[in-house]
Amino acid sequence: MADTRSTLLDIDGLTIRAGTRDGETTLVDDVSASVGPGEVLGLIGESGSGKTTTVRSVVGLLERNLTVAAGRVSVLGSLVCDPQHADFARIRGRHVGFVFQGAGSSLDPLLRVGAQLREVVRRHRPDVSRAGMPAEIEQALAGMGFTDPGRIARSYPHQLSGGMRQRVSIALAMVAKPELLIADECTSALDVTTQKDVVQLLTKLVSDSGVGLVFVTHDLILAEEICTKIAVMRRGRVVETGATADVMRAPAHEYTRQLLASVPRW
Ligand SMILES: Nc1ncnc2c1ncn2[C@@H]1O[C@H](COP(=O)(O)OP(=O)(O)OP(=O)(O)O)[C@@H](O)[C@H]1O
Repeated sequence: MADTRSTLLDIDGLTIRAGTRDGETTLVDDVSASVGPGEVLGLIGESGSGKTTTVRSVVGLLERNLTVAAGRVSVLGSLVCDPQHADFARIRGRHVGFVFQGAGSSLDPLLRVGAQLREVVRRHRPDVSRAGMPAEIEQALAGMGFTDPGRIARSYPHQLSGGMRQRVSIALAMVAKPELLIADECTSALDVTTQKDVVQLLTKLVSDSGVGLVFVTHDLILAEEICTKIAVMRRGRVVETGATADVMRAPAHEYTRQLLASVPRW
């Protein structure tokens, strides 16, 4: 178990099972991982390895047929979540931001970007006055690399490109000033150049704000760029974990070696 005083997220022996027509199956098997302030944990693995199921349990978004069979997830030390009975409404949004794959395309199409940001600030930031709202929104958009935040705030989602929408969805998560951000394949739907831009912005965000980040990806190159440590998942289990540079340089597990070998430059 990690030191809770400096740990934003502590996943300890998490096991998640699914009830299916064919019986019970284990999707996440005894997974442990932790994230501290300014750390970026990469959850890496091929499709179906259990990455999404793991992070969705942190914010109480498991599907109905899934149950936490063992283990524990705690967020911010004192806010301990028993994933079965946690007060997720208290932590989701305010303390833990969540950006998922294609989040940019699930923005409210009928609301201008500024109105969507205002709604989040109203719900989660009692410290922001009415008068301070416009500056807060501009700051959130500028933080995601928009040089013309006023225009973006006045735009409807369909007036923006896919990459811009994805950056807006990260701004929506970050404007609540969460201590922890979970980004689940948040760049997968973007072209390679835009992916790099978003990863650079996330890297800056982490170093400027000290937020902890869980970066879920199957892309080792992106992971190497942004993650301070990585946990490699296969068939629901963490097969290898360590500082990114160490794992990349000297992978201990055969599966990690195979993943690295499948990347052209390796
Ligand atoms: N509600 C569910 N009921 C049954 N099986 C599920 C359910 N949700 C996910 N699974 C299965 O659990 C396994 C892990 O899925 P998960 O989405 O967590 O993997 P992943 O590593 O995030 O993959 P991807 O990158 O494709 O999203 C997969 O085999 C998936 O089919």
